[in-house]
Amino acid sequence: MNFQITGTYTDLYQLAMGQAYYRDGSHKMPATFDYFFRKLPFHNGYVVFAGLADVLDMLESLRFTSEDIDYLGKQGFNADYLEMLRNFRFRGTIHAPREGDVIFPAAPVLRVEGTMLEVQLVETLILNTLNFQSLIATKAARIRMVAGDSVLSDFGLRRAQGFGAITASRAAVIGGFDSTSNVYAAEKYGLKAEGTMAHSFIQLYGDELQAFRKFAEARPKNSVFLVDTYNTLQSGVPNAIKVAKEMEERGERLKAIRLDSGDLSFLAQRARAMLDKAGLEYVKIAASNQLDEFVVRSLRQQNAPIDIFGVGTNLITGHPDGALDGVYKLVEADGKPRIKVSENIQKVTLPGNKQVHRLLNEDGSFFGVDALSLSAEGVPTHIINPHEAHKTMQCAGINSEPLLKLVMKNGEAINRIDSIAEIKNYASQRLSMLPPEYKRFENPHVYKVGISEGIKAMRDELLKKHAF
Ligand SMILES: Nc1ncnc2c1ncn2[C@@H]1O[C@H](COP(=O)(O)OP(=O)(O)OP(=O)(O)O)[C@@H](O)[C@H]1O
Ligand SMILES: O=P(O)(O)OC[C@H]1O[C@H](OP(=O)(O)OP(=O)(O)O)[C@H](O)[C@@H]1O
Ligand SMILES: O=C(O)c1cccnc1
Repeated sequence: MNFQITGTYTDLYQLAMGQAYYRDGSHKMPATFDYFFRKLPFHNGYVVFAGLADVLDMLESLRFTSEDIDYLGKQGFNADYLEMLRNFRFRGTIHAPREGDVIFPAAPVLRVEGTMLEVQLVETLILNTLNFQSLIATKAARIRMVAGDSVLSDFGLRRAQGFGAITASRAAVIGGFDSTSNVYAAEKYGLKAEGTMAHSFIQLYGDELQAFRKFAEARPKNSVFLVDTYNTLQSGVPNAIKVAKEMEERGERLKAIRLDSGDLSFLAQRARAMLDKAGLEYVKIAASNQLDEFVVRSLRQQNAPIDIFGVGTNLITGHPDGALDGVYKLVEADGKPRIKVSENIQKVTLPGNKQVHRLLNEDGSFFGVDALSLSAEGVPTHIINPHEAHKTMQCAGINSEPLLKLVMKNGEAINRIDSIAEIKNYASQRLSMLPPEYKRFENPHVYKVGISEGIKAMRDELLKKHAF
Protein backbone atom coordinates (compact mmCIF):
# COMPACT_ATOMS: atom_id res chain seq x y z
CA MET A 1 0.00 0.00 0.00
CA ASN A 2 1.26 3.45 -0.77
CA PHE A 3 0.86 5.82 2.15
CA GLN A 4 1.24 9.36 0.98
CA ILE A 5 4.54 9.68 2.77
CA THR A 6 6.71 12.60 1.63
CA GLY A 7 10.36 13.46 2.12
CA THR A 8 9.72 15.03 5.52
CA TYR A 9 8.84 11.60 6.96
CA THR A 10 12.30 11.56 8.49
CA ASP A 11 14.23 12.86 11.47
CA LEU A 12 15.50 16.41 11.15
CA TYR A 13 19.10 15.31 11.58
CA GLN A 14 19.00 13.36 8.31
CA LEU A 15 18.16 16.58 6.44
CA ALA A 16 20.75 18.52 8.40
CA MET A 17 23.50 16.01 7.56
CA GLY A 18 22.24 16.04 3.97
CA GLN A 19 22.84 19.78 3.70
CA ALA A 20 26.41 19.35 4.90
CA TYR A 21 26.95 16.49 2.38
CA TYR A 22 25.56 18.73 -0.35
CA ARG A 23 27.85 21.63 0.49
CA ASP A 24 31.03 19.61 0.02
CA GLY A 25 29.80 17.28 -2.71
CA SER A 26 29.80 14.12 -0.60
CA HIS A 27 26.07 13.74 -1.20
CA LYS A 28 26.99 11.98 -4.45
CA MET A 29 29.47 9.59 -2.86
CA PRO A 30 28.52 5.90 -3.17
CA ALA A 31 27.55 4.47 0.20
CA THR A 32 26.09 1.31 1.75
CA PHE A 33 24.01 0.97 4.91
CA ASP A 34 22.99 -2.27 6.65
CA TYR A 35 19.68 -2.66 8.49
CA PHE A 36 19.89 -5.21 11.31
CA PHE A 37 18.66 -5.68 14.87
CA ARG A 38 20.50 -6.72 18.02
CA LYS A 39 17.96 -8.05 20.50
CA LEU A 40 15.16 -10.53 20.01
CA PRO A 41 11.80 -9.31 21.33
CA PHE A 42 9.62 -11.35 23.74
CA HIS A 43 12.67 -13.55 24.66
CA ASN A 44 11.78 -15.21 21.37
CA GLY A 45 14.14 -17.28 19.23
CA TYR A 46 13.49 -15.49 15.90
CA VAL A 47 11.90 -12.45 14.25
CA VAL A 48 9.51 -12.58 11.30
CA PHE A 49 10.67 -10.05 8.71
CA ALA A 50 7.73 -7.82 7.71
CA GLY A 51 7.20 -4.45 6.06
CA LEU A 52 9.39 -4.83 2.99
CA ALA A 53 6.70 -4.28 0.33
CA ASP A 54 5.59 -1.09 2.11
CA VAL A 55 9.20 0.16 2.24
CA LEU A 56 9.66 -0.45 -1.49
CA ASP A 57 6.37 1.29 -2.29
CA MET A 58 7.26 4.32 -0.24
CA LEU A 59 10.79 4.57 -1.63
CA GLU A 60 9.51 4.43 -5.20
CA SER A 61 7.20 7.37 -4.68
CA LEU A 62 9.21 9.40 -2.18
CA ARG A 63 9.17 13.11 -3.11
CA PHE A 64 9.54 16.47 -1.43
CA THR A 65 6.38 18.43 -2.22
CA SER A 66 6.37 22.21 -2.73
CA GLU A 67 4.84 22.48 0.77
CA ASP A 68 7.72 20.41 2.18
CA ILE A 69 10.26 22.63 0.44
CA ASP A 70 8.55 25.80 1.76
CA TYR A 71 8.43 24.33 5.26
CA LEU A 72 12.09 23.33 5.21
CA GLY A 73 12.98 26.80 3.96
CA LYS A 74 11.37 28.18 7.11
CA GLN A 75 13.47 25.74 9.16
CA GLY A 76 16.59 27.49 7.87
CA PHE A 77 17.75 25.09 5.15
CA ASN A 78 19.64 26.66 2.25
CA ALA A 79 17.80 27.49 -0.97
CA ASP A 80 20.24 25.63 -3.27
CA TYR A 81 19.98 22.44 -1.14
CA LEU A 82 16.21 22.68 -1.15
CA GLU A 83 16.12 23.16 -4.93
CA MET A 84 18.08 19.93 -5.24
CA LEU A 85 15.64 18.19 -2.86
CA ARG A 86 12.75 19.40 -5.01
CA ASN A 87 13.94 16.91 -7.64
CA PHE A 88 14.89 14.19 -5.15
CA ARG A 89 14.15 10.61 -6.18
CA PHE A 90 15.38 7.51 -4.41
CA ARG A 91 17.51 5.68 -6.98
CA GLY A 92 19.21 3.25 -4.64
CA THR A 93 19.64 -0.52 -4.82
CA ILE A 94 18.45 -2.85 -2.06
CA HIS A 95 19.14 -6.48 -1.24
CA ALA A 96 16.94 -8.22 1.33
CA PRO A 97 15.44 -11.58 2.25
CA ARG A 98 11.93 -12.23 0.96
CA GLU A 99 9.37 -10.65 3.21
CA GLY A 100 8.13 -13.22 5.73
CA ASP A 101 11.52 -14.88 6.22
CA VAL A 102 12.81 -15.49 9.73
CA ILE A 103 15.73 -13.27 10.69
CA PHE A 104 18.19 -13.17 13.57
CA PRO A 105 20.26 -10.66 15.56
CA ALA A 106 23.42 -9.14 14.07
CA ALA A 107 22.95 -10.42 10.51
CA PRO A 108 22.23 -7.74 7.87
CA VAL A 109 18.60 -7.80 6.78
CA LEU A 110 18.69 -4.97 4.25
CA ARG A 111 21.72 -3.82 2.32
CA VAL A 112 20.93 -0.36 0.97
CA GLU A 113 23.29 1.06 -1.64
CA GLY A 114 23.13 4.42 -3.37
CA THR A 115 24.44 7.92 -3.07
CA MET A 116 25.21 9.10 0.44
CA LEU A 117 22.38 11.59 0.55
CA GLU A 118 19.64 9.25 -0.65
CA VAL A 119 20.62 6.33 1.57
CA GLN A 120 20.92 8.65 4.58
CA LEU A 121 17.57 10.36 4.09
CA VAL A 122 15.60 7.10 3.99
CA GLU A 123 17.01 5.66 7.23
CA THR A 124 14.11 6.77 9.38
CA LEU A 125 11.42 5.55 7.01
CA ILE A 126 13.07 2.13 6.72
CA LEU A 127 13.54 1.74 10.48
CA ASN A 128 10.06 3.00 11.29
CA THR A 129 8.43 0.54 8.90
CA LEU A 130 10.51 -2.61 9.37
CA ASN A 131 11.00 -2.40 13.13
CA PHE A 132 7.29 -2.08 13.82
CA GLN A 133 5.90 -4.56 11.30
CA SER A 134 8.52 -7.17 12.18
CA LEU A 135 7.72 -6.80 15.89
CA ILE A 136 3.99 -7.35 15.32
CA ALA A 137 4.48 -10.17 12.80
CA THR A 138 6.67 -11.92 15.39
CA LYS A 139 4.07 -11.50 18.13
CA ALA A 140 1.43 -12.87 15.74
CA ALA A 141 3.64 -15.85 14.87
CA ARG A 142 3.98 -16.70 18.57
CA ILE A 143 0.21 -16.69 18.97
CA ARG A 144 -0.27 -18.71 15.79
CA MET A 145 2.23 -21.28 17.02
CA VAL A 146 0.08 -22.17 20.04
CA ALA A 147 -3.33 -21.68 18.41
CA GLY A 148 -3.31 -24.88 16.32
CA ASP A 149 -5.80 -24.56 13.50
CA SER A 150 -8.09 -22.16 15.37
CA VAL A 151 -9.05 -18.97 13.58
CA LEU A 152 -7.11 -15.93 14.79
CA SER A 153 -8.63 -12.50 14.30
CA ASP A 154 -6.94 -9.19 15.03
CA PHE A 155 -9.21 -7.01 17.24
CA GLY A 156 -6.54 -4.39 17.98
CA LEU A 157 -7.44 -1.19 16.11
CA ARG A 158 -8.99 0.52 19.14
CA ARG A 159 -6.04 -0.24 21.42
CA ALA A 160 -3.21 0.46 18.98
CA GLN A 161 -0.73 3.30 19.01
CA GLY A 162 -2.83 5.45 16.66
CA PHE A 163 -2.44 4.84 12.94
CA GLY A 164 0.15 2.15 13.66
CA ALA A 165 -2.84 -0.20 13.66
CA ILE A 166 -3.00 -0.07 9.86
CA THR A 167 0.36 -1.68 9.26
CA ALA A 168 0.09 -3.76 12.42
CA SER A 169 -3.00 -5.50 11.02
CA ARG A 170 -1.03 -6.28 7.86
CA ALA A 171 1.89 -7.62 9.91
CA ALA A 172 -0.45 -9.70 12.10
CA VAL A 173 -1.74 -11.51 9.03
CA ILE A 174 1.80 -12.09 7.74
CA GLY A 175 2.67 -13.60 11.13
CA GLY A 176 -0.24 -16.04 10.96
CA PHE A 177 -3.53 -14.28 11.75
CA ASP A 178 -6.49 -15.05 9.50
CA SER A 179 -8.46 -11.83 9.61
CA THR A 180 -8.85 -8.40 11.15
CA SER A 181 -11.64 -6.25 12.51
CA ASN A 182 -9.77 -3.26 10.99
CA VAL A 183 -11.82 -2.45 7.90
CA TYR A 184 -9.42 0.23 6.67
CA ALA A 185 -6.42 -2.12 6.71
CA ALA A 186 -8.52 -4.91 5.19
CA GLU A 187 -9.62 -2.65 2.35
CA LYS A 188 -6.20 -1.19 1.66
CA TYR A 189 -4.19 -4.41 1.95
CA GLY A 190 -6.77 -6.93 0.78
CA LEU A 191 -7.02 -8.66 4.18
CA LYS A 192 -10.06 -10.61 5.31
CA ALA A 193 -12.35 -8.42 7.44
CA GLU A 194 -14.30 -10.19 10.19
CA GLY A 195 -16.24 -9.20 13.26
CA THR A 196 -18.98 -9.93 15.76
CA MET A 197 -21.03 -7.45 17.82
CA ALA A 198 -20.42 -5.17 20.83
CA HIS A 199 -22.09 -5.04 24.24
CA SER A 200 -23.69 -1.71 23.24
CA PHE A 201 -25.88 -3.56 20.75
CA ILE A 202 -27.45 -5.71 23.46
CA GLN A 203 -27.51 -2.84 25.93
CA LEU A 204 -29.49 -0.74 23.47
CA TYR A 205 -32.26 -3.28 23.00
CA GLY A 206 -32.20 -4.17 26.69
CA ASP A 207 -33.78 -7.49 25.90
CA GLU A 208 -30.97 -9.83 24.78
CA LEU A 209 -33.29 -12.10 22.81
CA GLN A 210 -34.64 -9.20 20.82
CA ALA A 211 -31.12 -7.91 20.20
CA PHE A 212 -29.99 -11.27 18.77
CA ARG A 213 -33.09 -11.40 16.55
CA LYS A 214 -32.43 -7.91 15.21
CA PHE A 215 -28.83 -8.77 14.41
CA ALA A 216 -29.76 -12.04 12.72
CA GLU A 217 -32.25 -10.16 10.53
CA ALA A 218 -29.61 -7.61 9.58
CA ARG A 219 -26.73 -10.08 9.02
CA PRO A 220 -28.34 -13.47 8.35
CA LYS A 221 -25.18 -14.96 6.81
CA ASN A 222 -22.71 -13.45 9.21
CA SER A 223 -24.07 -13.42 12.74
CA VAL A 224 -21.92 -13.91 15.81
CA PHE A 225 -23.79 -13.27 19.09
CA LEU A 226 -21.95 -11.83 22.09
CA VAL A 227 -23.31 -13.86 25.00
CA ASP A 228 -21.79 -12.36 28.17
CA THR A 229 -23.63 -9.05 28.56
CA TYR A 230 -25.93 -10.23 31.40
CA ASN A 231 -25.25 -13.87 32.24
CA THR A 232 -23.43 -16.15 29.83
CA LEU A 233 -24.88 -19.55 30.70
CA GLN A 234 -28.29 -18.53 32.01
CA SER A 235 -29.16 -15.89 29.46
CA GLY A 236 -26.64 -15.40 26.64
CA VAL A 237 -26.23 -18.99 25.44
CA PRO A 238 -29.93 -19.99 25.84
CA ASN A 239 -31.01 -16.88 23.91
CA ALA A 240 -28.43 -17.54 21.21
CA ILE A 241 -29.74 -21.11 20.87
CA LYS A 242 -33.32 -19.86 20.60
CA VAL A 243 -32.46 -17.41 17.80
CA ALA A 244 -30.22 -19.96 16.06
CA LYS A 245 -33.18 -22.34 15.92
CA GLU A 246 -35.38 -19.57 14.47
CA MET A 247 -32.65 -18.93 11.89
CA GLU A 248 -32.64 -22.63 10.95
CA GLU A 249 -36.36 -22.37 10.19
CA ARG A 250 -35.50 -19.65 7.67
CA GLY A 251 -32.72 -21.77 6.19
CA GLU A 252 -30.02 -19.67 7.87
CA ARG A 253 -27.15 -20.68 10.14
CA LEU A 254 -25.78 -18.85 13.14
CA LYS A 255 -22.04 -18.60 12.63
CA ALA A 256 -20.79 -18.37 16.22
CA ILE A 257 -21.22 -17.07 19.74
CA ARG A 258 -18.56 -14.97 21.45
CA LEU A 259 -17.37 -15.19 25.06
CA ASP A 260 -15.67 -12.03 26.34
CA SER A 261 -15.30 -12.47 30.12
CA GLY A 262 -15.03 -14.97 32.92
CA ASP A 263 -13.35 -18.38 32.78
CA LEU A 264 -13.19 -18.85 29.02
CA SER A 265 -12.44 -22.58 29.22
CA PHE A 266 -15.23 -23.40 31.65
CA LEU A 267 -17.73 -21.24 29.77
CA ALA A 268 -16.69 -22.59 26.37
CA GLN A 269 -17.15 -26.18 27.56
CA ARG A 270 -20.56 -25.47 29.03
CA ALA A 271 -21.65 -23.46 26.01
CA ARG A 272 -20.42 -26.20 23.64
CA ALA A 273 -22.45 -28.82 25.50
CA MET A 274 -25.56 -26.63 25.39
CA LEU A 275 -25.15 -25.88 21.67
CA ASP A 276 -24.51 -29.54 20.82
CA LYS A 277 -27.51 -30.68 22.84
CA ALA A 278 -29.62 -28.28 20.78
CA GLY A 279 -28.27 -29.79 17.56
CA LEU A 280 -26.15 -26.73 16.85
CA GLU A 281 -22.81 -28.51 16.45
CA TYR A 282 -21.97 -26.20 13.55
CA VAL A 283 -22.16 -23.03 15.69
CA LYS A 284 -18.61 -22.03 16.53
CA ILE A 285 -17.31 -20.52 19.73
CA ALA A 286 -15.23 -17.36 19.66
CA ALA A 287 -13.37 -15.96 22.66
CA SER A 288 -11.75 -12.64 23.47
CA ASN A 289 -10.60 -10.66 26.53
CA GLN A 290 -6.96 -9.75 26.97
CA LEU A 291 -5.68 -12.81 25.14
CA ASP A 292 -2.03 -13.37 24.35
CA GLU A 293 0.13 -16.37 23.43
CA PHE A 294 0.21 -17.63 27.02
CA VAL A 295 -3.55 -17.49 27.59
CA VAL A 296 -4.24 -19.05 24.19
CA ARG A 297 -1.75 -21.83 24.95
CA SER A 298 -3.32 -22.40 28.37
CA LEU A 299 -6.85 -22.49 26.93
CA ARG A 300 -5.82 -25.09 24.40
CA GLN A 301 -4.10 -27.15 27.09
CA GLN A 302 -7.39 -27.04 28.99
CA ASN A 303 -9.09 -28.41 25.83
CA ALA A 304 -11.33 -25.37 25.75
CA PRO A 305 -13.55 -25.86 22.67
CA ILE A 306 -12.76 -22.43 21.27
CA ASP A 307 -12.70 -22.16 17.47
CA ILE A 308 -11.92 -18.47 17.05
CA PHE A 309 -9.65 -16.24 19.13
CA GLY A 310 -10.00 -12.44 18.89
CA VAL A 311 -6.79 -10.77 20.04
CA GLY A 312 -6.46 -7.02 20.52
CA THR A 313 -4.20 -5.13 22.91
CA ASN A 314 -1.44 -7.66 23.42
CA LEU A 315 -1.01 -8.25 19.69
CA ILE A 316 -1.30 -4.75 18.32
CA THR A 317 1.02 -3.13 20.86
CA GLY A 318 3.59 -5.92 20.73
CA HIS A 319 3.16 -6.29 24.49
CA PRO A 320 5.39 -6.34 26.50
CA ASP A 321 8.04 -5.08 24.06
CA GLY A 322 7.53 -1.58 22.74
CA ALA A 323 9.86 -1.84 19.77
CA LEU A 324 12.23 -3.98 17.78
CA ASP A 325 15.66 -2.37 18.19
CA GLY A 326 16.60 -2.48 14.49
CA VAL A 327 19.35 -0.05 13.44
CA TYR A 328 20.76 1.23 10.16
CA LYS A 329 24.53 1.61 10.02
CA LEU A 330 26.98 2.88 7.43
CA VAL A 331 29.24 -0.02 6.38
CA GLU A 332 30.92 1.35 3.27
CA ALA A 333 31.39 4.79 1.66
CA ASP A 334 33.41 5.97 -1.29
CA GLY A 335 34.48 2.36 -1.83
CA LYS A 336 36.00 2.09 1.66
CA PRO A 337 34.66 0.05 4.60
CA ARG A 338 33.37 2.02 7.60
CA ILE A 339 32.96 1.06 11.23
CA LYS A 340 31.22 2.32 14.35
CA VAL A 341 33.42 1.58 17.36
CA SER A 342 32.00 0.86 20.79
CA GLU A 343 33.36 -0.23 24.14
CA ASN A 344 30.77 -2.95 23.93
CA ILE A 345 32.04 -5.45 21.34
CA GLN A 346 28.44 -6.43 20.60
CA LYS A 347 27.87 -2.91 19.36
CA VAL A 348 30.91 -2.66 17.07
CA THR A 349 29.46 -2.72 13.56
CA LEU A 350 30.46 -5.18 10.86
CA PRO A 351 32.03 -3.24 7.97
CA GLY A 352 31.87 -3.92 4.24
CA ASN A 353 29.40 -5.00 1.60
CA LYS A 354 28.15 -8.35 2.87
CA GLN A 355 26.03 -11.39 2.03
CA VAL A 356 24.24 -13.66 4.50
CA HIS A 357 24.51 -17.40 3.82
CA ARG A 358 21.90 -19.43 5.67
CA LEU A 359 23.29 -22.85 6.48
CA LEU A 360 20.95 -25.75 5.81
CA ASN A 361 20.64 -29.31 7.08
CA GLU A 362 20.52 -32.17 4.56
CA ASP A 363 16.71 -32.13 4.69
CA GLY A 364 16.62 -28.40 3.89
CA SER A 365 15.72 -27.30 7.42
CA PHE A 366 17.75 -24.51 8.99
CA PHE A 367 21.05 -25.56 10.54
CA GLY A 368 20.88 -22.77 13.11
CA VAL A 369 23.68 -20.59 11.74
CA ASP A 370 23.83 -17.63 9.37
CA ALA A 371 27.32 -17.18 7.91
CA LEU A 372 28.21 -13.60 6.95
CA SER A 373 30.88 -12.92 4.36
CA LEU A 374 31.99 -10.05 2.18
CA SER A 375 29.98 -10.13 -1.05
CA ALA A 376 33.21 -10.68 -2.98
CA GLU A 377 34.17 -13.69 -0.82
CA GLY A 378 31.31 -16.06 -1.61
CA VAL A 379 30.34 -18.78 0.86
CA PRO A 380 32.96 -18.90 3.63
CA THR A 381 34.76 -22.19 4.39
CA HIS A 382 34.71 -21.38 8.09
CA ILE A 383 33.25 -18.69 10.28
CA ILE A 384 34.21 -16.94 13.49
CA ASN A 385 32.05 -15.86 16.40
CA PRO A 386 31.88 -12.03 15.98
CA HIS A 387 32.37 -11.45 19.71
CA GLU A 388 34.57 -14.38 20.79
CA ALA A 389 37.17 -14.97 18.11
CA HIS A 390 38.38 -18.28 19.59
CA LYS A 391 35.03 -19.83 18.65
CA THR A 392 35.07 -20.93 15.04
CA MET A 393 33.07 -23.30 12.89
CA GLN A 394 33.77 -25.13 9.64
CA CYS A 395 31.10 -24.62 7.02
CA ALA A 396 32.74 -26.33 4.08
CA GLY A 397 30.44 -29.05 2.83
CA ILE A 398 27.34 -27.61 4.51
CA ASN A 399 24.57 -26.54 2.15
CA SER A 400 23.61 -22.89 2.26
CA GLU A 401 21.49 -20.33 0.50
CA PRO A 402 22.18 -16.62 0.02
CA LEU A 403 19.59 -14.64 1.94
CA LEU A 404 20.00 -11.14 0.57
CA LYS A 405 18.43 -10.94 -2.91
CA LEU A 406 18.00 -7.96 -5.18
CA VAL A 407 14.64 -6.35 -4.37
CA MET A 408 15.20 -2.81 -5.70
CA LYS A 409 17.48 -1.64 -8.48
CA ASN A 410 18.11 2.05 -9.10
CA GLY A 411 14.95 2.95 -7.22
CA GLU A 412 12.67 0.42 -8.92
CA ALA A 413 11.29 -2.57 -7.04
CA ILE A 414 12.21 -5.92 -8.58
CA ASN A 415 10.51 -9.31 -8.22
CA ARG A 416 8.11 -7.70 -5.80
CA ILE A 417 5.60 -9.80 -3.88
CA ASP A 418 2.66 -7.72 -2.77
CA SER A 419 0.13 -10.45 -2.12
CA ILE A 420 -0.26 -10.77 1.63
CA ALA A 421 -1.37 -14.38 1.18
CA GLU A 422 1.93 -15.21 -0.53
CA ILE A 423 3.98 -13.41 2.12
CA LYS A 424 2.02 -15.16 4.89
CA ASN A 425 2.56 -18.54 3.24
CA TYR A 426 6.25 -17.86 2.89
CA ALA A 427 6.50 -16.90 6.57
CA SER A 428 4.79 -20.13 7.56
CA GLN A 429 7.01 -22.16 5.23
CA ARG A 430 10.22 -20.55 6.56
CA LEU A 431 9.09 -20.96 10.17
CA SER A 432 8.49 -24.64 9.49
CA MET A 433 12.14 -24.93 8.41
CA LEU A 434 13.31 -23.56 11.75
CA PRO A 435 13.80 -26.47 14.19
CA PRO A 436 11.46 -26.53 17.22
CA GLU A 437 14.17 -25.71 19.76
CA TYR A 438 14.35 -22.18 18.31
CA LYS A 439 10.60 -21.75 18.60
CA ARG A 440 9.89 -22.65 22.22
CA PHE A 441 8.92 -19.77 24.51
CA GLU A 442 11.21 -20.69 27.39
CA ASN A 443 14.94 -20.16 26.79
CA PRO A 444 14.90 -20.92 23.08
CA HIS A 445 18.11 -22.15 21.45
CA VAL A 446 20.32 -19.26 20.34
CA TYR A 447 20.54 -19.06 16.55
CA LYS A 448 24.16 -18.28 15.72
CA VAL A 449 25.70 -15.75 13.40
CA GLY A 450 29.31 -16.11 12.32
CA ILE A 451 31.59 -13.88 10.28
CA SER A 452 34.12 -14.74 7.58
CA GLU A 453 37.87 -14.16 7.82
CA GLY A 454 37.40 -11.29 5.38
CA ILE A 455 34.93 -9.43 7.60
CA LYS A 456 37.01 -10.12 10.70
CA ALA A 457 40.21 -8.85 9.08
CA MET A 458 38.42 -5.74 7.85
CA ARG A 459 36.90 -5.09 11.26
CA ASP A 460 40.20 -5.65 13.10
CA GLU A 461 42.05 -3.31 10.76
CA LEU A 462 39.47 -0.56 11.19
CA LEU A 463 39.43 -1.06 14.97
CA LYS A 464 43.22 -0.62 14.97
CA LYS A 465 42.96 2.47 12.80
CA HIS A 466 40.38 4.10 15.06
CA ALA A 467 41.89 2.93 18.36
CA PHE A 468 42.65 5.48 21.07
N1 LIG B 1 -9.57 -20.66 31.60
C1 LIG B 1 -8.68 -19.70 31.54
N2 LIG B 1 -7.38 -20.01 31.62
C2 LIG B 1 -6.44 -19.07 31.56
N3 LIG B 1 -6.71 -17.76 31.40
C3 LIG B 1 -8.00 -17.39 31.30
C4 LIG B 1 -9.03 -18.34 31.35
N4 LIG B 1 -10.20 -17.67 31.23
C5 LIG B 1 -9.90 -16.36 31.09
N5 LIG B 1 -8.58 -16.17 31.13
C6 LIG B 1 -7.82 -14.91 31.01
O1 LIG B 1 -7.69 -14.38 32.30
C7 LIG B 1 -7.46 -12.96 32.22
C8 LIG B 1 -8.22 -12.26 33.33
O2 LIG B 1 -9.60 -12.33 33.16
P1 LIG B 1 -10.55 -11.58 34.19
O3 LIG B 1 -11.14 -12.58 35.07
O4 LIG B 1 -9.88 -10.37 34.76
O5 LIG B 1 -11.57 -11.00 33.18
P2 LIG B 1 -13.07 -10.88 33.34
O6 LIG B 1 -13.65 -12.16 33.76
O7 LIG B 1 -13.51 -10.29 32.07
O8 LIG B 1 -13.22 -9.82 34.47
P3 LIG B 1 -14.26 -8.68 34.38
O9 LIG B 1 -15.59 -9.35 34.48
O10 LIG B 1 -13.89 -7.82 35.55
O11 LIG B 1 -14.04 -8.00 33.04
C9 LIG B 1 -7.81 -12.57 30.80
O12 LIG B 1 -6.60 -12.34 30.12
C10 LIG B 1 -8.50 -13.80 30.24
O13 LIG B 1 -8.28 -13.96 28.85
O1 LIG C 1 -9.04 -7.49 25.14
P1 LIG C 1 -8.38 -7.25 23.82
O2 LIG C 1 -7.42 -8.34 23.46
O3 LIG C 1 -7.81 -5.89 23.69
O4 LIG C 1 -9.52 -7.47 22.65
C1 LIG C 1 -10.42 -6.56 22.24
C2 LIG C 1 -11.47 -6.25 23.29
O5 LIG C 1 -12.11 -5.11 22.82
C3 LIG C 1 -13.50 -5.26 22.97
O6 LIG C 1 -13.91 -4.80 24.23
P2 LIG C 1 -14.46 -3.35 24.48
O7 LIG C 1 -14.75 -3.28 25.94
O8 LIG C 1 -13.57 -2.28 23.92
O9 LIG C 1 -15.80 -3.26 23.64
P3 LIG C 1 -17.11 -4.14 23.72
O10 LIG C 1 -18.16 -3.27 24.29
O11 LIG C 1 -17.35 -4.55 22.33
O12 LIG C 1 -16.81 -5.31 24.60
C4 LIG C 1 -13.70 -6.75 22.84
O13 LIG C 1 -14.91 -7.15 23.38
C5 LIG C 1 -12.50 -7.35 23.48
O14 LIG C 1 -12.73 -7.62 24.84
O1 LIG D 1 -15.71 -7.93 16.11
C1 LIG D 1 -15.47 -7.96 17.31
O2 LIG D 1 -16.02 -8.78 18.07
C2 LIG D 1 -14.51 -7.00 17.92
C3 LIG D 1 -13.85 -6.08 17.18
C4 LIG D 1 -12.97 -5.21 17.77
C5 LIG D 1 -12.75 -5.28 19.11
N1 LIG D 1 -13.40 -6.19 19.84
C6 LIG D 1 -14.27 -7.04 19.27
